[in-house]
Amino acid sequence: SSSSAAETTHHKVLILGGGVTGVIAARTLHEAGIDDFTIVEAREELGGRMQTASFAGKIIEQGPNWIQGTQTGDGPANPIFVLAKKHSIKTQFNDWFGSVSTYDTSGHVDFLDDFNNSEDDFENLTVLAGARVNASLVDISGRTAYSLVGAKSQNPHARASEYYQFDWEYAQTPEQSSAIASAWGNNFTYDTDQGGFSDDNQMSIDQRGFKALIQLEANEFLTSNQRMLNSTVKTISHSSSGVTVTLTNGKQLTGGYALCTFSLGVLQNDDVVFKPSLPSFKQEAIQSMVMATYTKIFLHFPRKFWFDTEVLSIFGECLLLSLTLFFFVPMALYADLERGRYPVWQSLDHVNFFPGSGIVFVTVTGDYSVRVEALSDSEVKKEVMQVVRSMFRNVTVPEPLDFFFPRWHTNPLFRGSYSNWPPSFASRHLDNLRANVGRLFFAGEATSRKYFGFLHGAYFEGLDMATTIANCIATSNCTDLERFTQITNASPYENN
Ligand SMILES: Cc1cc2nc3c(=O)[nH]c(=O)nc-3n(C[C@H](O)[C@H](O)[C@H](O)COP(=O)(O)OP(=O)(O)OC[C@H]3O[C@@H](n4cnc5c(N)ncnc54)[C@H](O)[C@@H]3O)c2cc1C
Repeated sequence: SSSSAAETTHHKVLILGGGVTGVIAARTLHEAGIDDFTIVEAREELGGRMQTASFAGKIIEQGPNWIQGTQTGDGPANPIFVLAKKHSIKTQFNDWFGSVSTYDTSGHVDFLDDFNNSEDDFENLTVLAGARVNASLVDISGRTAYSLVGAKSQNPHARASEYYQFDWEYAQTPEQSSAIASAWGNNFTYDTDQGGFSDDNQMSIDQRGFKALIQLEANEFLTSNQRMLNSTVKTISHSSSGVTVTLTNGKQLTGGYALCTFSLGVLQNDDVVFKPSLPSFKQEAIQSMVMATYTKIFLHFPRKFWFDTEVLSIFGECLLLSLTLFFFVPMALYADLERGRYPVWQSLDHVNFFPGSGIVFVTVTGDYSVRVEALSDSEVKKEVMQVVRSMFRNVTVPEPLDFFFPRWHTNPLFRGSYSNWPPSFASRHLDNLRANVGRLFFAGEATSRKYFGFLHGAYFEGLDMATTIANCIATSNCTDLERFTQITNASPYENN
């Protein structure tokens, strides 16, 4: 690389964004013998959406928290699981489906029958979706698929249970989501018969933060002049011979190639300006996928009064049973009359996580996340506390000592949490989302056909796209990745 008076620095490859995709792309180039690259990252640290906060004396996760799917026997391993083991990230098994306490507006109510039915309903949805793919039938929404398998979720208990199965993962409703891609999202990660890793989830409770796994990995190979932190990209000029990037501080960088790993939300919202503007096939792909939002709302109470403690008092005499429940019930599901209103609760004040911490968090998603982000903290806190008091109506619920939630949707470096695949997003749109435009390449969780939305999707895309770029450099010959200039299936009126 060289520096001129005009402050232009040249590299073989510019990696735009220092999240999991960017770091793994950098490692891949390094392993291919290409070290003339730099990561350009707006934030003060690497990790991207892997972000912590200090809350109630603990390091908590604002973004990703779970390794979703680990490994079964010596079958395929989730690469995030592999990194977590390599860097001794402290994780705990988190049982999402075997141990849930259920509540509604009248307090603790057992609706585990609905909960268990909703697991079967989702399973049936994935089977229907798989059969449709095999028969080359058009995609349908998750809602249509649910209806076709006879799952109508006609009351708050059933709707909350469905939410836990569906929205809590995809961060959007069944109406807003592709049935086929939702089935893929589940199967390729969790179902070993479909090449998935395993059906369990490991939750990071590492007090260095979950992000330590990617930051420690970066420290193994990345030199200080291969990372530019606190550097926000404003424009990306691209051509068939190279890429020029301008930062908000006026500095210019040129690259023989560039890999843009900014989130789908960033690409959708013109936070970065492309010159010339991206071709229409690319713009259609970017605007056809959805950047969904997943919001964890944290509360810190002076003492614990919830879930397992409540169960303890019910079973006060039966010590063995109560100890078992104490150990295994970190999750709660609340069924409001309004679907998606403060539904999924998790206690971190649990023997497996942060015992004695007084921390609990509730998750909202999709349109509800957008709604709460527009409210003030105190307005949201008031609503949440109203729900807590209706869940625990026999308990004197204290005011929380602390309250916090991140605003991913309005954050200009992310504009949401992770991507979701709507029913109108065709498989060829995904090819177009991945396609390069001249010397400018794209990668991120959203470009992963199998693992969109996941950390391991980001990992595999960083690996794959950097391998493609390394091959371009090695052979001095780069063929365009597959793209479809038009994606068709509409029939003119007069043909019907
Ligand atoms: C709330 C939440 C919960 C999640 N839960 C899980 C989970 O439990 N398990 C799981 O597997 N996945 C989860 N995910 C998804 C996971 O976090 C993502 O799939 C993954 O982190 C995406 O990595 P990436 O490198 O593709 O993108 P990013 O991490 O977004 O990296 C892109 C980088 O680009 C930078 N950037 C953006 N704009 C600019 C600019 N103009 N100039 C310079 N830099 C810029 C950003 O700061 C960022 O560092 C969750 C995400 C969120 C937000």
